[in-house]
Amino acid sequence: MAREQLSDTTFSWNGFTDRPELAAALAGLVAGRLTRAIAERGTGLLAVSGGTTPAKFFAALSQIPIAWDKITVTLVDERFVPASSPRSNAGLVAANLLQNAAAAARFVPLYHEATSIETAAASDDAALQLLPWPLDVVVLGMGGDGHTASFFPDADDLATLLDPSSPRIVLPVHAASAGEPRLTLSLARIVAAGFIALHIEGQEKRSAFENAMRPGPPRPIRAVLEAAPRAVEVFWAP
Ligand SMILES: O=C(O)[C@H](O)[C@@H](O)[C@H](O)[C@H](O)COP(=O)(O)O
Repeated sequence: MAREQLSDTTFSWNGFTDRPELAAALAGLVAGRLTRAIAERGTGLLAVSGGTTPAKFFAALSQIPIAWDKITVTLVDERFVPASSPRSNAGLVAANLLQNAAAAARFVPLYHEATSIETAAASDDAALQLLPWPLDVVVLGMGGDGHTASFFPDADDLATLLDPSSPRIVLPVHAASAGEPRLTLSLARIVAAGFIALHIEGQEKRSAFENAMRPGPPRPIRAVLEAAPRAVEVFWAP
């Protein structure tokens, strides 16, 4: 696939003619990476994003017969809502990814009842220490404002969220544009993944991505690509 460089940020651009083709290709690559992880270390750790983009990819991945009983799935980020909420990323993953063959995977959510998002993030941080880090695969999405994970440009403490040396696993996010308070994996944990995919669809997202890569005010997605020790694989379809 085409490897492109805009400014000092390197990424690999994987363009597809349609969304089902992208879903099948990305699912095959992720399944292959997870299978390799199991062969190398007996387990695999996958973090996925929510939103409206990934459903077809999740459905395709759920049907691939790998050793899902050796895979742990968690979230890149989560809205501070219970799994029963239509806004829940855990609910999206349960309904679309943890089905078929992938139903055998272990799922570790980020949301649980807590008195505050800060308390929830702190207890997540302790609980997720036990996962088999680093991530083998992370699949990111991106908003039209250039946010990824819950690194929103208007987040209260964006510098902390984007700190590549943060010791945190999970951080709380307050951002007016985010809707609810959020829980997000730290940039440090995301960029340590063995395979980093960015899944975007539609011309608007492509333009937003290209604009974010150009010199100018840094957008969160660009901060992630610049912090990544390896080229991020961008998957796009019209
Ligand atoms: O909780 C979330 O919303 C996601 O994790 C977020 O980072 C998402 O990837 C982007 O907002 C794109 O969302 P869409 O796929 O809905 O455009």
